[in-house]
Amino acid sequence: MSSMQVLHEPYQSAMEVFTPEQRTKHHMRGLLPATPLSPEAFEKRILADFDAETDPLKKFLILSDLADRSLHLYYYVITRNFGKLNPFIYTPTVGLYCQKYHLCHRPKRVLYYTLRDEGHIDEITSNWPQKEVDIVVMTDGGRILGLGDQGANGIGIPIGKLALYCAAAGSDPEKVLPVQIDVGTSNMKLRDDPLYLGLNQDRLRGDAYYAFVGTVVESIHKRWPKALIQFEDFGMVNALDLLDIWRNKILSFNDDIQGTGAVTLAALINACRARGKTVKDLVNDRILFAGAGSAAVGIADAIVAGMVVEGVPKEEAVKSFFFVNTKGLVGKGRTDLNPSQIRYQRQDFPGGTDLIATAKAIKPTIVIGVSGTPNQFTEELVSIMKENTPCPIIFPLSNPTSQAECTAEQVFAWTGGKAVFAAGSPFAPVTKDGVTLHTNQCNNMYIFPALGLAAAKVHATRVTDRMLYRSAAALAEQVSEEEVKKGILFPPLSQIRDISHKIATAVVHEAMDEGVVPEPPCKKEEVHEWLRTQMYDPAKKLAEL
Ligand SMILES: O=C([O-])CC(=O)C(=O)O
Ligand SMILES: [Mg+2]
Repeated sequence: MSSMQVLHEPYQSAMEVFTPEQRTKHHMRGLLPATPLSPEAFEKRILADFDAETDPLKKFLILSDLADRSLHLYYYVITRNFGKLNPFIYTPTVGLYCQKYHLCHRPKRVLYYTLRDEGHIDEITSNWPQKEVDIVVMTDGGRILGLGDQGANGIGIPIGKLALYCAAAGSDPEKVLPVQIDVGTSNMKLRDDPLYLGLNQDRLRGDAYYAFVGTVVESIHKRWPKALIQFEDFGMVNALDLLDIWRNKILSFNDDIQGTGAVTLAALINACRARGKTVKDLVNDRILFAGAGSAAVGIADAIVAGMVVEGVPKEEAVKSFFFVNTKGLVGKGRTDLNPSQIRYQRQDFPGGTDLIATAKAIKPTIVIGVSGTPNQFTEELVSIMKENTPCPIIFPLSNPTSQAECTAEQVFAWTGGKAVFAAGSPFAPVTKDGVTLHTNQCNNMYIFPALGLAAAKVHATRVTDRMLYRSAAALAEQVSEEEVKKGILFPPLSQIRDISHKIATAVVHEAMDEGVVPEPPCKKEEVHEWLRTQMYDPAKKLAEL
């Protein structure tokens, strides 16, 4: 590679941060101004640009343009400022980015497999320049956050998720692959836009859809048999079906079902601790879901698994759950349900009642929003909850912030500050009568980067239910007794690297115990230290360029 190519290659370039020695090594005399910047000085400059901008999408683009110029400087800045920058590489801003992706498109390091490429799938796979791939995040754009079908614009999500893999857990950015499967879109606003860049046709469905996705998955698996595939933001039925098809064939998981399930279980483990109870006591709760899609099923499955581990019989555990979707309560007489929803269908309540009527009938103590519908959690709903519990647990989990079922301000106003609150996107803490009330971000970013890193690094053959359960438990136990009493459910994002490291260790231990690691890289007691040696460190990498 010529010196000019090194300077312009995002994997190789440290731009003005190249030291005099690196400039000599890469024959760069004359290609850069005289004075090198330290990484810290560069970081200050970027943050000043970032702070001066008020438009969130432009803030997002300042960071993403940096990633396109120098990946290691990008991760240097992101890892050192994770709490502050995370909302601008991920939810909520990544939602805006997806909606506008076609209007601010720059060529990215991503792969698009489109229906037009049938017969050329392996060729596309072989076009990826990197020899090794550890992690693939794949979407078909069918259900992007709570924003519905975003077609080919959905690629913003795999890009954002993989940025978190590298920043939050230390996956190697040279070994991650974002994939968009473009099978058309039912989003007419995009299709009517002459600047839309994806396939302008209706979304493919049915057997042909599964066959096409299958060809892509197999092609990727053939080239990188040890890579982990994370399915992300597929429509509900496709997500559930694809998970069923692939989870026992290749190393894969669905983040919206299993990642969201695990992180919400962690939140509930700690909400139970705050009450002086454990997850098995959830048999005495009524957990009402707004939404009955893949996230609802995934969360309920994860909580049931957690209760079963603690000795609650499964038939008892499922009785705590109630799902309401656009057609009302998933109850007796509903004939429009898929097999996953049928597992939670109530035979003791008539199907079809709306959220409020259901709440009046069942007296919920916990509500979880996964409907993508803002304002669904109302004061009326919360006042019904207050009749049944002194401290309602209220989790509006839909993303981005604009789709959350209610806000933190509302919850604390309606409950006089007596609620445990967690949302999928970040909410600022609320101050009431001089007391700071904690808002928690219950987002799968606490789980998937560590889970995926762990599974991929030890070449696990599967992501098992117990690995998911351990990831939730390992996350929950990183919050102290005093913190949970204050309504804090998660450790601070500023410590995400350490948090992920501990979760990854627990996941590897579990995977080794379950025998899904054919060739363990070290002894069990050495896993934590071994993982440290495997985690990408941007400062170290910059020095080595
Ligand atoms: O991306 C996020 O913030 C969480 C998530 O998976 C989703 O909402 O689909
Ligand atoms: Mg998702």
